[in-house]
Amino acid sequence: METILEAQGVSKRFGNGRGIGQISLTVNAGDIVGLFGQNGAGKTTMLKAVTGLCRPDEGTIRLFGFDLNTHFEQAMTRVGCVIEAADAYDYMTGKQNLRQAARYYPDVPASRIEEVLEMTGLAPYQNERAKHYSLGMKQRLALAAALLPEPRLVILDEPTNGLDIEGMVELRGTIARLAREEGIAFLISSHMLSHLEPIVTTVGILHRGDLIRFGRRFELVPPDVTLEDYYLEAIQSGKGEDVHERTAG
Ligand SMILES: Nc1ncnc2c1ncn2[C@@H]1O[C@H](COP(=O)(O)OP(=O)(O)OP(=O)(O)O)[C@@H](O)[C@H]1O
Repeated sequence: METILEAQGVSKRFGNGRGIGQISLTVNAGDIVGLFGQNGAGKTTMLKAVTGLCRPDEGTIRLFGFDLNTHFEQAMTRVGCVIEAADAYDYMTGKQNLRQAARYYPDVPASRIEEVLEMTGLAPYQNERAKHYSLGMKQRLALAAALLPEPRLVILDEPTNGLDIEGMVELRGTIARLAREEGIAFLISSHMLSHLEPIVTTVGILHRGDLIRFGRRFELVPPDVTLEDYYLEAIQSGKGEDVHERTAG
């Protein structure tokens, strides 16, 4: 299995003492990693660290074997991300938004814009202005933009926020298909377990800045236990020994 992302002992403490501590995790091709935790657990901080949007105080992050700190461009070439806002220019059509987004990358051919519109199911709506898009369509447009550079890893921060049931089901379906058919790895944060439960292959639980559980779902979660019960048990037993066992292993 190709290793795409490796984080080792990543810590970031803000002036107020909050942040994340000693986080280690690995993402392989085709994984759909759900990073779960309550508000303020440190999910966004971790995602920002792995995309270079915030610089950790300690630890190393390798993407495709390249150290993010010393080889940023090589590390990020095959990474697409949507962090904090699924923003679109309202007055532009979906397709125009993607043309605009494509300008941030060195060489995205026009045919790739057509491809990502198809991949995200937006092709029929490509000539409508984004102001007429539902929130679910805007989320898909953001995902489409993240797919432009043909990423092998896509990082999404709370992509299901504000989606209705149909929007969520569609987005999940798109993510699962891209992981299965294209081998794209996904690292996705959510404070709502149920939103991603049907598709995650790997589970990470962040609690007060510590990654208290991380591993392949079928190894961590017994088949008769829901992710929600697993999460609650993990939170109740606190960080305890697991962090040390996991980072040592
Ligand atoms: N720039 C900053 N300065 C100070 N504290 C910060 C900063 N960014 C985040 N924090 C704090 O670090 C902790 C982790 O925040 P983070 O945004 O990573 O959490 P989260 O799990 O993404 O939460 P949410 O689900 O609310 O987005 C929080 O306590 C937050 O208040």
